[in-house]
Amino acid sequence: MSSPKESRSQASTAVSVENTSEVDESTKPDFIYGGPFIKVEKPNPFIDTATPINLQLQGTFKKSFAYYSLRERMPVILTKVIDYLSREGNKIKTKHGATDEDVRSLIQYINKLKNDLITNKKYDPLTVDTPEARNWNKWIEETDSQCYFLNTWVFTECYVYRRLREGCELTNGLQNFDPFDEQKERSFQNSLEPMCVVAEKLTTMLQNGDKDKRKADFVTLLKICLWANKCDLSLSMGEQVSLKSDVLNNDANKTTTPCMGTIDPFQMILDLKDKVLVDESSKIYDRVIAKAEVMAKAISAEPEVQSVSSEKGSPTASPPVEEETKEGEELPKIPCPSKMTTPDAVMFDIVCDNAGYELFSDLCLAHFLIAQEIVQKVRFHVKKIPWFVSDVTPNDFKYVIESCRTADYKKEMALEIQPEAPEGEAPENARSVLNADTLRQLGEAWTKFLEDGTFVVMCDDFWTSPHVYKDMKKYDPNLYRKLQFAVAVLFKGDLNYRKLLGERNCNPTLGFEAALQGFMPAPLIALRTVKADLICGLPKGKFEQLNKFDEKWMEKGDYGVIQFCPKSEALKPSDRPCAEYGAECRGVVCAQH
Ligand SMILES: O=P(O)(O)OC[C@@]1(O)O[C@H](CO)[C@@H](O)[C@@H]1O
Repeated sequence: MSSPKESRSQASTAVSVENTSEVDESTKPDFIYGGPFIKVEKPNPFIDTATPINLQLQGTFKKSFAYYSLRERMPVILTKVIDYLSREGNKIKTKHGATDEDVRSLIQYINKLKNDLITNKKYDPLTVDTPEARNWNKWIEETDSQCYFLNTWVFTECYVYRRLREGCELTNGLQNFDPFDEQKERSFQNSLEPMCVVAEKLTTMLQNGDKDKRKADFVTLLKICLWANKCDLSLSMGEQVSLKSDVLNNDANKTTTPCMGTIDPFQMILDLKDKVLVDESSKIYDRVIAKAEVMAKAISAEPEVQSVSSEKGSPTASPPVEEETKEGEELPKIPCPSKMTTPDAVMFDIVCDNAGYELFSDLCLAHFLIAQEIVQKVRFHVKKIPWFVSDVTPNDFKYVIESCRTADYKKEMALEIQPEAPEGEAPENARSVLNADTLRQLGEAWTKFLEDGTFVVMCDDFWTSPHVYKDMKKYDPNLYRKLQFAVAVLFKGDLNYRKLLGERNCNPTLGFEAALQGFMPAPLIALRTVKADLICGLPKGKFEQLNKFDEKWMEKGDYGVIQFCPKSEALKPSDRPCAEYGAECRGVVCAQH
């Protein structure tokens, strides 16, 4: 991962916003009146501070990561897409059946987008005509500030990725083009080694063991998932991120390491122990187990209803039987999702972040929860469109599982000889081979889980909207309700964390529950390596201490948090029409039809 300092020098393409908006826009004459220019003094919107406490992150605060990101990082990300289109134009055209004109017009579109961003223009409305795009235009209209640097950082970033998508949508041949596919695939291939290491250990965790081991394994997997969040191509502006950290394999006190010279995510957990600033993993395990048991009991106490699958992502949802009912004939007993208060399965939800190694780690945790019979189903929430460079899309999901299923990797490793071992006496297995056999088996198992509905992939539009999570109920009450059926919802990564906290720079000691501002569809878990300048739940004094040590500590992903809010809103029958079937819903549980 490139450090912000390095990144700053890489960002040669970024034009200074100060040269454009800050100086020109705020001081240039607005109109000519009777001959000479009349200088209109506008207040300069830019302030030379970090984000003040309790305000939302935005590009107006010149000492904030938001300002730096919009000014330096985002233009580089867009430039790299243009480079990709220019460099691999022929390959891309062949893959998508696109024309030269498609590629040319997309490049032109991205160039304008980049230019508008760095000159702090007003957002253009989307021009594609879909309900989702119309919603975006409404949200743009409703925002207080419609300029790139003057709105919240999260709104502008989401808007840029949505516009990038529109650039593709407006072409004939590049509608399914993912500007980041190459980077994501390379990142997966570069992570085969740690995946093989984790795969081998995971198989030992899937077997039945005693309760303490099960808890320890759960906690370990949470931490594997946490540090996997370092592998984010947005922060690194598309540069490949290595899991190898300086602390790895450098410890003089170590005796035998199982994978010397290998990237070992389990060793990484030990090495980075002190970098986990809040660790509620033990509490998370206890509450997840307790809640899952209560839920399983409630499900088995429910009267038998016609079993339906959950294709559409609602708790039991599948379309009602479409047969004509003759007069007097009893309607089929199909539960109406809007009236149900118990799901048909004990479910755990993961709101995914990055593809590649991070998604692999999420799949490992999910597999563990299933194999240990803690839950019966895991729902993965992914992004419908390419997002923040490396976020998981449905295609990435398939790619990762298929690539695990067919992975090919082999590495011979020498085990380190313990210093205290008598000379010449190497341990028996001084060499061992790491290969992808177990990884392939996992890929097979996950393919089956997808086929039989144990794993469900969902991609609601809300995840690619600019809204923060306290507003989910208002903008997408159906998604909110779907989440309410989960035993717990795990939010991965930094962007999710920002949205959980409402993109607000709250006091770092504010508790996680208060920071959520009422967003409590289910017990919530946040796993995040710190890559943006906001945080909550820190012990008193810790924030100041870390700042003294390194004032850029929040921008590098070197620290992590594992936070938990056990509280959740009780699930009541909805007073809205059935979201899944509307007027078609004829289930006996549904009071409306
Ligand atoms: O969500 P992720 O992948 O953990 O991180 C996303 C991220 O890289 O992108 C944003 C900047 O674009 C930052 O908030 C954050 O650092």
